[in-house]
Amino acid sequence: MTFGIEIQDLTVRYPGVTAIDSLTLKLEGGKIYGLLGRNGSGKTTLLSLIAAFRRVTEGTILVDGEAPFENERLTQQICLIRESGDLVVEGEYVKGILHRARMLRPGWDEEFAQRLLDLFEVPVNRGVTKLSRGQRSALGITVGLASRAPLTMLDESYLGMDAPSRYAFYDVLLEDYIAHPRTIILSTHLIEEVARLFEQVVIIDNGRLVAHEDTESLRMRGAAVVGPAAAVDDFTTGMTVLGEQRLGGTKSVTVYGEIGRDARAVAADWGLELSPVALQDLFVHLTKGDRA
Ligand SMILES: Nc1ncnc2c1ncn2[C@@H]1O[C@H](COP(=O)(O)OP(=O)(O)OP(=O)(O)O)[C@@H](O)[C@H]1O
Repeated sequence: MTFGIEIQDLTVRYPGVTAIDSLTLKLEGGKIYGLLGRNGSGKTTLLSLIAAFRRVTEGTILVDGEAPFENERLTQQICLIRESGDLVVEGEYVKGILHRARMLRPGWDEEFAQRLLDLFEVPVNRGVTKLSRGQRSALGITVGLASRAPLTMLDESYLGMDAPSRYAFYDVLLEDYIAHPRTIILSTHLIEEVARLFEQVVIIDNGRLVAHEDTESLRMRGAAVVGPAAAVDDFTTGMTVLGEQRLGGTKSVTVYGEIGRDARAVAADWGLELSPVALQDLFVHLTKGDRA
């Protein structure tokens, strides 16, 4: 079971700031989405509304065709894990958190949960406030994945984990998603690390939608041009340059803008290599706005 999401003209205002600004977005079910945005761009606000942590006041959100707020069917089936550690309750033990998840989540897989706790070495008999930051993140990930919710959202929830644990998490997420397809939204600042998981990318900035595209087509919005320095310079003259690196006589220049067929033929002629742009470079370019 997978849930799609339809968002229409969604606006969220806090005193002095519009966190979400007339956002319209349709996400099909059964894909892994990357939700990218700079600090304060509205990611957590958006995910909290989709997860029915807050009521929508302007615009609409439909998950699997229904509004999620105070909708029991949906709240059991939508799982949002936030980095802020919603699971960390004074006096609560890891075992207690797992028990609650087991009761609440219709799709809970106990064996899988135990496998994840072992993998990430989470001590189950410890109070949650005594866990290290990485262990708390791992507990969040365990609850997020083992719930097998048709809509699973992880909001920076793996940020506290060290690199080997994060990579183990990416592998296990992909493996479990293939075995149990569902809609997964990952919000992250570790863009390059997670990019290979994303089927589609949603970029928001100042609460507005900047891009929603297949990851590959987004990466084709520009190119990394590599080859002899002089030829690379000639080829990229007049293009929007996102960054460059030089190593001896070889240069790599990342440009924004589609490279047409004729230009590609010229590049091949000049011995230049073209490859898609790193998602992070595009993200920086698309969100730099007035703040740069
Ligand atoms: N409870 C609140 N009261 C007032 N303003 C808020 C509240 N929550 C969020 N904001 C503001 O709304 C905007 C969006 O915040 P949000 O937490 O959704 O961004 P984010 O993209 O998740 O940021 P980050 O990447 O830093 O976690 C920010 O300007 C933030 O200061």
